[in-house]
Amino acid sequence: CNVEFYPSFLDSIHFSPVLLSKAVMSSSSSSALEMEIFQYIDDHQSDFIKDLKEWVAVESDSVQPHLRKEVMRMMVLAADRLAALGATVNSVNLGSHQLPDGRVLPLPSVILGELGKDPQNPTVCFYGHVDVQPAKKEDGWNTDPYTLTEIDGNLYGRGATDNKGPVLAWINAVETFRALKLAMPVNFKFVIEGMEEAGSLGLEKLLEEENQSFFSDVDYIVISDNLWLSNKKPALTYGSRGNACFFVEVECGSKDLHSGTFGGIIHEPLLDLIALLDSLVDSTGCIQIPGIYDGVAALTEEERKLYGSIEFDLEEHRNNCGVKKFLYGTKEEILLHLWRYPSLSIHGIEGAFHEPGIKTVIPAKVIGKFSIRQVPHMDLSVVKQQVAEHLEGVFSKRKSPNTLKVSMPLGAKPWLAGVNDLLYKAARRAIKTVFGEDPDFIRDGSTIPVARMFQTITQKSVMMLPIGAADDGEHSQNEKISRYNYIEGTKLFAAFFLEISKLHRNSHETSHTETIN
Ligand SMILES: NCC(=O)N[C@@H](Cc1c[nH]cn1)C(=O)O
Ligand SMILES: [Zn+2]
Ligand SMILES: [Zn+2]
Repeated sequence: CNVEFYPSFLDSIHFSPVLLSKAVMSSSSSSALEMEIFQYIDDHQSDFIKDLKEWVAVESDSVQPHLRKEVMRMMVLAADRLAALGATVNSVNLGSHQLPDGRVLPLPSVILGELGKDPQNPTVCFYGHVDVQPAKKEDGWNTDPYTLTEIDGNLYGRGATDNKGPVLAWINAVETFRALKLAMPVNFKFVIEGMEEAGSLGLEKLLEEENQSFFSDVDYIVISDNLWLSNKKPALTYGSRGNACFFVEVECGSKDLHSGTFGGIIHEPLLDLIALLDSLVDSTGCIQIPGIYDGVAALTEEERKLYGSIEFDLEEHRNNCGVKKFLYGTKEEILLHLWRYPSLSIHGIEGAFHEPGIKTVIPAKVIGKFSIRQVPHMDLSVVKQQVAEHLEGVFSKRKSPNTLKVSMPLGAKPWLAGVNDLLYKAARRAIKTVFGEDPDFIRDGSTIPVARMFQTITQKSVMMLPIGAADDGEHSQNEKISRYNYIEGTKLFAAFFLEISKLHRNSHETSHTETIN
């Protein structure tokens, strides 16, 4: 599996760093208007942190069914916050969904918000989510995950960076224009959901239904739901991986068994499952499912060079990760394997005894859970077929009488954008204004399912504008956003509104003049 040396040709990325640096005249000094806005944001830090504390306190975990009511409560808080901003808020009911065990749960509403309708202004749609990954103090948190706690300039709490902090930073930025009684430079639209961490269920259908109405006058879409590549250097993101999630279930009968009474005479489901899971990836990280790399877009020499020029500190990344060694030794290899090659991770086994202590049981039914991050141009239905055939092949060699079931409960496609348009130009300028340096142009290894949905359904320009740092610990213990990133991120969004407004108006004036001439 030598994925590094694909012969030639082209990923569909329209990226020219030379062109970009020539085209974009960065404005590193702030205008009087920006100074006024930034001063307001600095002066209101405590209010903004208080709001984040209130949001983090809601255990809006979309993964665990018993917490669904907390997700619902969170959606109400978010809708109220947008209404207080002056936005028109429509909470769209998405109905319900069925869990693998047959239970039916209500889906949280998706908030569609609108603020401003000035025909001179561009319309920017912001997407964010207010659900979170599970978290318990006993998982190894130093503080209560649902009590936002500031230590040494870092704000710790579940959702602080993924994604409540960035959603509030965008709202704070809009609020700043309102509080200072400034004309809004853009019209705002908001899409806020509560099921992102569970695969954005129901969202695609809603986007399709709203494409000719809510999205018809949207010019640009911004997502802020990922991290910089470094702890200090800002970034702009033009691609993310998709994800194909799998369940592999092995069952021997209807009840768990005593391992002394029955051990040694039956085919144990967990042994079958471990053999199946062990067949998926080798010790070098190479996925063993036949054909899985066939769909992966070939790496070009041009793209390889691009990776060489990105600033990336391997040691810093290793420290953030907290491991002794990576699978690969160079910056280029690490970035390639994070961004543009698939990876397979095993997440857990349902049904296996996992509490402290010993329970001498043979579980009757176990479900292995793994996922394969998707890259262009992998096809989800082909991947599903390849995985099923591979697992069935391995299982049949074991001659086990147990039953095997393979399913793919979730599939999200990868996203890749062109970066030579106004959205990226405006963000780059805003970053230069607030942080005093040009951003890294990066891709992201994680998945924001809506990115590709937005691109395919609305055909609008989509950008990810992260404000969290690489060491924020998304999905991990002690997730945080620094006070600095939260507050400077708020300024970044405000500066971005001004830049996109300017660039959009200029481009429309130019095209209008061209038409007249
Ligand atoms: N911040 C984005 C994020 O964490 N997304 C999740 C979404 C997902 C993917 N597969 C299932 N859920 C991620 O794990 O990338
Ligand atoms: Zn997220
Ligand atoms: Zn997440």
